[in-house]
Amino acid sequence: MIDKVYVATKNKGKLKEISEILKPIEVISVYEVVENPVDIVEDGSTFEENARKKGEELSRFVEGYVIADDSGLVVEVLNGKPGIYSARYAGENATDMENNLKLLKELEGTPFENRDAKFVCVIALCKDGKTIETFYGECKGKIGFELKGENGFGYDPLFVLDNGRTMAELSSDEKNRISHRREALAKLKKFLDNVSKNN
Ligand SMILES: O=P(O)(O)OP(=O)(O)OP(=O)(O)OC[C@H]1O[C@@H](n2cnc3c(O)ncnc32)[C@H](O)[C@@H]1O
Ligand SMILES: [Mg+2]
Repeated sequence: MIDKVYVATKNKGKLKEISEILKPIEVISVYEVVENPVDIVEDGSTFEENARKKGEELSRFVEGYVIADDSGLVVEVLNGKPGIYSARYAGENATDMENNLKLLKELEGTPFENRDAKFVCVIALCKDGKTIETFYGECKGKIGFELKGENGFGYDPLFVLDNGRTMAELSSDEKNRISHRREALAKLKKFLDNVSKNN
């Protein structure tokens, strides 16, 4: 039975969600246990490449399994933008608020029926500098016209679900039942269960 995994992320929102979803597995950020790991340049051209890169590089610093999450928002009418650039849509070191405002600006004049979007998450499971497997999840919605809700992180206040509520208006339990991250991590859990059974 695998009872502990490290996560290769600096994002506190992700870390919290991953910990909640993977319970009872203990989830520890690599950045909590390694003082100065390498600075990872996310220069891949897909979510998968970037997830692998983060996981592989950081898994050389700890013993055991490391998971990395590369995720983002894909907006149809913007040809998939911000996509892999979601964290830095409004520029290097942009805040969530700056990214949200940039998105609203890019969509100015676009009616609700053309504001289809999805959150995407790719989780890479890595060990000793290598990727063992990757897992995909997505969650569909639309981009609203104003920020609503205080929960979650990133683009959650603009991401409108079928029931009319934004992702940021959901409790963390509710988000963790339907999110892109949940879908990818559910696949990871299944995989880990099988690894345990076969050992
Ligand atoms: O690379 P790490 O250190 O994990 O942290 P990061 O925040 O840079 O993470 P990414 O490179 O994967 O960029 C993901 C961005 O996509 C957005 N995002 C991802 N998941 C989200 C979610 O569940 N809700 C809202 N926005 C999300 C958010 O803006 C993130 O900063
Ligand atoms: Mg990043």
